[in-house]
Amino acid sequence: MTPEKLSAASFAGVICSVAILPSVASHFIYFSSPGLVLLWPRRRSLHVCEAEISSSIGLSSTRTVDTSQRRDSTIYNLKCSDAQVGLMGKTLLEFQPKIGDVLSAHKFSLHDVVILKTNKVDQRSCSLGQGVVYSLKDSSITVAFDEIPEDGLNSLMRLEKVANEVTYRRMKDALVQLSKRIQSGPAVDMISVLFGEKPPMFFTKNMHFAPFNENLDHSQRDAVLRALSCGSVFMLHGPPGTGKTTTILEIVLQEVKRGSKILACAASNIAVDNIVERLYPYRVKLVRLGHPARLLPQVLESALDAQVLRTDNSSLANDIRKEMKVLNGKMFKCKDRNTIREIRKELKALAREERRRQQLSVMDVLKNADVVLTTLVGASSRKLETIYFDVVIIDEAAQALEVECWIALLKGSRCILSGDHLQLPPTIQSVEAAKKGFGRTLFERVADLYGEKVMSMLTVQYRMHKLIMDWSSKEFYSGKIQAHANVGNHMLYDLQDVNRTSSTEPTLILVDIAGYDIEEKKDEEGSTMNEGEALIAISHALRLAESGVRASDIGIITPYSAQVNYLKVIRGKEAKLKDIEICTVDGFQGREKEAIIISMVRSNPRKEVGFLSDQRRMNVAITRARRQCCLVCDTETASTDSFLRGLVEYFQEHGEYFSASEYGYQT
Ligand SMILES: Nc1ncnc2c1ncn2[C@@H]1O[C@H](COP(=O)(O)OP(=O)(O)OP(=O)(O)O)[C@@H](O)[C@H]1O
Repeated sequence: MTPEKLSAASFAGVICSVAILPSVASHFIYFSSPGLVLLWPRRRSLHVCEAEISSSIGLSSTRTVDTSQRRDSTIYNLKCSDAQVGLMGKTLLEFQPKIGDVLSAHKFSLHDVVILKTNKVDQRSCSLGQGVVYSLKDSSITVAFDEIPEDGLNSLMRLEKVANEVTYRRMKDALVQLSKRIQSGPAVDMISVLFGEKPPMFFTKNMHFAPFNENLDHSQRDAVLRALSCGSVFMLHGPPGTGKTTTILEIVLQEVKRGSKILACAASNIAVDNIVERLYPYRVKLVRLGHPARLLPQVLESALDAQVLRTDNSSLANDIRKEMKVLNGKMFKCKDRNTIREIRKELKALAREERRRQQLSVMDVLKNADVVLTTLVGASSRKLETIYFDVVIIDEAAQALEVECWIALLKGSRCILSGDHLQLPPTIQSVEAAKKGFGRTLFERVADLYGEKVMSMLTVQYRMHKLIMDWSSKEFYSGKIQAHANVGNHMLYDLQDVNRTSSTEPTLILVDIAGYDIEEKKDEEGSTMNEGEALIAISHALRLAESGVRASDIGIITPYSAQVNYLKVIRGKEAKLKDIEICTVDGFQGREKEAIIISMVRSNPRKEVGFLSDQRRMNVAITRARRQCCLVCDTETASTDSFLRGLVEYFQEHGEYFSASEYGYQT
């Protein structure tokens, strides 16, 4: 069964019958179809399941220190080193290790949900509080709590990372709703179109618009026009560097102008914040939903919590809280039972009123806003339960799971999906799940279903030199992309303080390691790496830095995480390269650098290329570069794959060819 053949009800039915396997490593969701296992995207580390949270809480008191630490999900022996109130009333507690300067090895990351407990493991220690990781340094971790933990802060503590059950429940709820709302709800038409049961409609009569952004190119204007005229679905296809967000902003502004209420979402917080930041100067009434600890500091002003604090109802609620505090004090001192009973009654009424005022102020802000912005998962917030939207916009839709998208889609009557299905989708680890079609995103599925009937492609790019762009344009976008005049011929040595040298002059460089004694190997965890290639990549970065390129303008990317680790180790020895970024290709999607060095890693006598042959990964890798792209690879191994052979030939034809000997290697 492939997703295209599913109706809305059966799609929801299949996915809703998920069962959770508590025993499997985090991030697994097990579909009821035998053997079908789907792993939610790891790189956003968002998704974990119900059973995990209950088991992690339940098990934590009996687990031994060793087991826990081995799982890297607990940091022990912490002392509270600082407490601040900020982030709209949240308490920020900083924890440092009691012994030493560095936190013990852990796998905590920003925005994880954590529980604070006393350090002792043998007792059935209860939670002192639950919070969200707000900042993370080698020597400290800061957690945002809704309320300041009442006691225990003076003793030694531990932090436990817990599975965030909310994400999983919210996805499941959305699918239950999807199966029920086939006959009703604002999205009823849109659902039928997205499942191929009704044709998509466009209303093109007398459509025109006066752009807020006069610089929009012809493809962006055309896309805005089609978005404004869509009856239920429009897809904005944005190849690398073509200004998807610029176009989305114009669509939002035009929709607001004609009175629409908009829900704008993306899978990641950072993508949502990017829209908030760029929309802010236009003074539209917008509100950003989400835990303040997960938002960029520059968008906090737009956060729901911040706006709620500014409402009249909120200050009334605040007054009530003060009154309650006074009454509580009275009650504790009072000895007379009748008076205590009276005070309790009064407190209850005040608490009810305080809640009502709070809810009113939240509703005031949300109802007043023209644009509500949140992550896809955040769109299931209770606060939005009774609010519907004219348009739901999903940015980065080709990087979101279909299940996530439905959380937001069910809230609106029209939808605009923006993305590029020819770059990397979210990671689906299970081969079997991918084979059964669950690896496909909604964006890809609808693109296949309707193609250009519902989709416009942006065709002018504002990032790359045209030699970098041309390969991607021909391979993936039918040669339709043009480079804007400002970037089409820009060179690395045009940058301020950069000298014109043999390293900065070429736009494309191929460093061929074939024929040298440089081979891939496996690290302890079985990931592939190539030490020789790493040394060449670092040497090239050094040459660029010596020619005046700022280290922060250089990125080294590679498909393999073991190679990332090794590159970071050898970069450590070069002070000049402190600020270069080293990352997997997948992790660098959406980013750019003036100079990109790609270490392909694979070099073996068997001529295996592994997942290098995933064309979309190479599309992402090459198109991260603005002015120079340097490909370090074994051309003999790569050329066994016809797609990669084409890439190598393109670089040979249009770029500089260096052999490894030019980086100090002997045959
Ligand atoms: N019409 C335009 N004229 C000039 N510059 C533009 C135009 N459209 C986009 N840009 C520039 O191109 C760059 C990328 O645009 P934007 O940030 O909107 O794209 P994105 O969707 O976030 O990125 P990508 O297209 O790589 O996914 C920005 O620097 C933006 O200012």
